Amino acid sequence: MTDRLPHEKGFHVSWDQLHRDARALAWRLQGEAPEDGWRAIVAITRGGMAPAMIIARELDVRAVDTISVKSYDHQTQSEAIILKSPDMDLMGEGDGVLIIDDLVDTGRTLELVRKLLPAAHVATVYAKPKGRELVHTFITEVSQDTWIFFPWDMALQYVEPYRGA
Ligand SMILES: O=P(O)(O)OC[C@H]1O[C@H](OP(=O)(O)OP(=O)(O)O)[C@H](O)[C@@H]1O
Ligand code: HPA
Ligand SMILES: [Mg+2]
Repeated sequence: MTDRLPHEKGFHVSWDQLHRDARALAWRLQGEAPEDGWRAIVAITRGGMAPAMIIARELDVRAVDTISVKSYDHQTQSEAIILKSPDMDLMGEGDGVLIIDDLVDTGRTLELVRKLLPAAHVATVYAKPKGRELVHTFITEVSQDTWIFFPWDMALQYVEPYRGA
């Protein structure tokens, strides 16, 4: 987390907005698909699963697998490790495979995933400048000092009125 702070701004994404943005990403990915279409999707858990489901539906991809990556911070050094790999017999080097995540921030997660599937096409819904180069296709860029709040991390709450509380 250390290199992810501080965040001066917040970008709040509702379920509606996430659905719209993931569909916009699917539309773009359809235009970039190989002749026979994308043959499989690998969602990066957990945040990649919601957009991956929406994209799989739009592009009619039935082979959907997951990769689980955990990041560790040891003082200034940090490393990411793969906790669970996709079916590598099916994925091969990643030709015709889409890797989907909700966002790229520092790029640490995608660096590792791209090593495993070097020929895959990488797509995220949101991107920050540090990690943008690791993504082939994304929809919305936010600044590095913005924290993106996803709908699965939020709940509706009562707020006091401005006057008369
Ligand atoms: O570009 P990076 O700096 O690596 O950060 C981006 C990753 O961080 C978040 O996942 P997180 O590891 O917090 O796990 P989660 O998806 O299970 O919430 C996000 O969903 C991306 O996968
Ligand atoms: O901006 C973010 N929002 C939610 N999760 C994240 N993981 C890395 N960066 C972010
Ligand atoms: Mg994630």
